[in-house]
Amino acid sequence: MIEARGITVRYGDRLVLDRYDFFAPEEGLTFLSGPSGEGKTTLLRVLAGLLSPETGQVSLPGRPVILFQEDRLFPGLSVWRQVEAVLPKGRREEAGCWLELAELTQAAHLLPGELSGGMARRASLARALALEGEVCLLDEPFAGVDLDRAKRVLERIRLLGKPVILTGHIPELAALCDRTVEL
Ligand SMILES: Nc1ncnc2c1ncn2[C@@H]1O[C@H](COP(=O)(O)OP(=O)(O)OP(=O)(O)O)[C@@H](O)[C@H]1O
Repeated sequence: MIEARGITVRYGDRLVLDRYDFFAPEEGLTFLSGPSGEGKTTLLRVLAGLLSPETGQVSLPGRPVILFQEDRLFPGLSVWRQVEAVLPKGRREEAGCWLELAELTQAAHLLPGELSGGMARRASLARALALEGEVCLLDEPFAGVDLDRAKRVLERIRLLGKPVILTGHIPELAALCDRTVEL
């Protein structure tokens, strides 16, 4: 079980999570939805261990990886090298599989400045997945990605067989997930 119990997070005077409980099974796709500013990113950061809550505890079945809401691509590296850079030596060819998953094979040689918003998002996603965490925390993985492509990529992510928690605002993508948690 993926659990966050009694989580309180405050930024200055703004109480974002107030003894909030979150549970998700160790399998499948969990869609975390809710209005903008409700605390989805905050909750993912708490789950990833990047933000210490004022109260509460987190328990995960394994090592998390997080796809940040902003792309954070390495400047000056091609799409291929973005992914290759996070793979262990001797397994660098696997970059091709992650690019294929994200439908970026044709864009492998492009630099960050040459990518559309949706391509940059998918490059960031490919790199995060290549880190092979045991729990995938994906903050708006399909922002700027056309819906048909997003659906195909999401189905491939499902086949990885890992628990995935993703945020977003697109009902058609929520419908493809195993469950939705409304924040
Ligand atoms: N570092 C910060 N300092 C101050 N306030 C913050 C900080 N990070 C987030 N907030 C505030 O906390 C609230 C929740 O933000 P968060 O990014 O978690 O929401 P969200 O649900 O992910 O929103 P969105 O759907 O727009 O990405 C917002 O009101 C935001 O302004």
